[in-house]
Amino acid sequence: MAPQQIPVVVLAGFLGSGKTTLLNHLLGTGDGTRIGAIVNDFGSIEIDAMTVAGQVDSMVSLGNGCLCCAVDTSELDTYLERLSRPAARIDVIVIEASGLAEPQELIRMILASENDRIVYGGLTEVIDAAEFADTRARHPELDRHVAIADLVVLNKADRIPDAARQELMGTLADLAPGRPVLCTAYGRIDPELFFDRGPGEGRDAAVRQLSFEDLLRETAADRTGAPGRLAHSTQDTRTGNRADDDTGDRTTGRADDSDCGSHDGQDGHDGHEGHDHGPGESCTHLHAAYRSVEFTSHEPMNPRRLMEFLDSRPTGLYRIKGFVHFDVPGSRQKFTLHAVGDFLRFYVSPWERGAERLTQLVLIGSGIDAQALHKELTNCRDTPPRETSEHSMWGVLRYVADRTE
Ligand SMILES: Nc1nc2c(ncn2[C@@H]2O[C@H](COP(=O)(O)OP(=O)(O)OP(=O)(O)O)[C@@H](O)[C@H]2O)c(=O)[nH]1
Repeated sequence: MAPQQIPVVVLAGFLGSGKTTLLNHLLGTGDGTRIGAIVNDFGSIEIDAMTVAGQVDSMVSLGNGCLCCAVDTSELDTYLERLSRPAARIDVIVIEASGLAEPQELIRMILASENDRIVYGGLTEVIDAAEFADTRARHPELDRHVAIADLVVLNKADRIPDAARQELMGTLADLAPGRPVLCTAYGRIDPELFFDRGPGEGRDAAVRQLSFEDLLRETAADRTGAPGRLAHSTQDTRTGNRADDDTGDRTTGRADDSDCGSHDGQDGHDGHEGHDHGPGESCTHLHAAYRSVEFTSHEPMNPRRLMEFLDSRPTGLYRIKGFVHFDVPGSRQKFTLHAVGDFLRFYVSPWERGAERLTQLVLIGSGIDAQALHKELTNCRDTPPRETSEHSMWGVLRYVADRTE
């Protein structure tokens, strides 16, 4: 009997629509299904990968730029190969696309894979109920993404009134005729809709606990011959600085200037495979107009200054995500920050044991002045003499999510 093929499901959706939230929900409720995840962050600081890493059976991370524009598709194949090894006993592989990826390119890459242990398992498109109308007006191509989806998830239903929800369900049903459209909050869909449950019971517990670190080590060793970080090490084409060489106690940043991910020819590659534009032609991908700014600070952030920055962020700055470190009594926990359009939240949790307390943020937007944003964030550091008053946190605490979120 031929071995069962492992479905590879693509999880797509615009910036901040709730893909990582949905993936974490699946990971938490998969009930014995062993999930392998491939997470593709747009920025070189891999916030999504870090958010998922603690929960997943097996994960690989493809940072910095959209996978849909990968120059070398064999890289995806390498990861699919790794996750589909019989020894890994993965039941389903989920690829979380970056919020600016072109899903049809990912589907094409999966279908083109020569790995006969995997099979394309469908596209799930996540929609941000609160932002869809505006986003669609700016990016009509989103209609195309919905049209090719096998499952449409209308997420953040809690953020809009019933009537608007009904209207949106109708719009989505028109865009994806005959395809299921699910309305949900916080990605809480039934995992059965996403994949068949794995055998679960009777599994060797040791096998189920294949750790993220094991995979990281193994893959990094494959690449470099030495243990290390799995994620792409990226070159800033303007400065020649490596994006992952931030070892000192300083603030670093990187503004991705390329108009179309990493395939603009500056990195030594001539265009890329299988795209709808050749070298020299303009990129029609969703992310063509977007830039990302990465900010890391080993010094704590000043809460008042950071809130001033966040409250006056430019409209083109659509997405901010990452972790913030404040050195203020009572607020020394990890503050996970999410901004999506006008929405802004901090989620407070303890730092992982042994984790360095630092601030790492990725900012994504169109028409933004990356260098100016980076400079403004640099000015938000709490440089000595530090402001240690608890009152300084009031502005931040207004945006702390309650426990139900
Ligand atoms: N109110 C509300 N917030 C949600 C819901 N789902 C996700 N969020 C919040 O939306 C923000 C973005 O969620 P993510 O899951 O990180 O979104 P994403 O699609 O992975 O984001 P990118 O990878 O940057 O494109 C976070 O603050 C989530 O907590 C929901 O159903 N309702």
